[in-house]
Amino acid sequence: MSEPILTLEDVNSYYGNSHVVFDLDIEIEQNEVVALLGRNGAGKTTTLRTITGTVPRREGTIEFRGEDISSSSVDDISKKGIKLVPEDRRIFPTLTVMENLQVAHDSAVDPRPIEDMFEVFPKLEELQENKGRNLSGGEQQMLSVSRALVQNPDLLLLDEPTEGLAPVIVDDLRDVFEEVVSEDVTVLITEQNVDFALNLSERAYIIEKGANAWEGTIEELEDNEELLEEYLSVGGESGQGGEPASTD
Ligand SMILES: Nc1ncnc2c1ncn2[C@@H]1O[C@H](COP(=O)(O)OP(=O)(O)OP(=O)(O)O)[C@@H](O)[C@H]1O
Repeated sequence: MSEPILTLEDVNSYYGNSHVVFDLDIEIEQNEVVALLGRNGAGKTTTLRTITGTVPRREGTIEFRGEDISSSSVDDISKKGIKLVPEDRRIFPTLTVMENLQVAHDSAVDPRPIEDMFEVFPKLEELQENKGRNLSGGEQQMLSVSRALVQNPDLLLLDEPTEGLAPVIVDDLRDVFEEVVSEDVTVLITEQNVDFALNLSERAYIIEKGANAWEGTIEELEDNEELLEEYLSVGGESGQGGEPASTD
């Protein structure tokens, strides 16, 4: 077993007086791909924001590579190699694809060559002169992920990467992500699209009302219909790649 890269122990976080994350424990090993699952409002996004320091944890400990980062600034945590790809895909709409990548590249401590991103996302090479605002949702997502990857993170936090994307695009993204996770990077991914998350991950945590509800391997989760129904609203028959609801 390798060393844990990230450990959350008894972590609590709040928005003002509103207590959202309760005594949360998470442990992720180097190069693991772990899913963080739970219903809408369970606290997945808040957990990722707590790890990056944007929502300060009030009690408990967060360690990254054995170092206590519980009180570190957002900037320091980012410099240590934790990158979040937020749900709302923060890209610069008026900059081209290349410029978007360049900005991310130039602000990193130890970036990868931009050309490496074009190997993972050949579509982005074709689109490199296009402005961010003219990209489709899926293309914006690829750009958002490659902006994080070009910074050479040790830990990549992906917040609902398939949110709002058409099923065909989700398929493309799945192929690309399989390549991404085979790179030398550790990933924590939240998803409403449980199939997508299960496909990529080795292990999962389920949270409910901001607290640990279950943890185990993907095989254990897939075999546990009750769990899927109870916490993830996935019935045995549903959510398994059926026809999309009318999108056109
Ligand atoms: N900025 C905020 N201020 C106050 N409360 C918030 C804020 N953002 C989220 N919350 C509340 O915190 C709880 C957890 O929300 P969070 O977004 O972390 O859940 P989630 O599991 O990521 O859900 P979703 O899948 O809908 O994104 C919810 O009750 C939500 O209403």
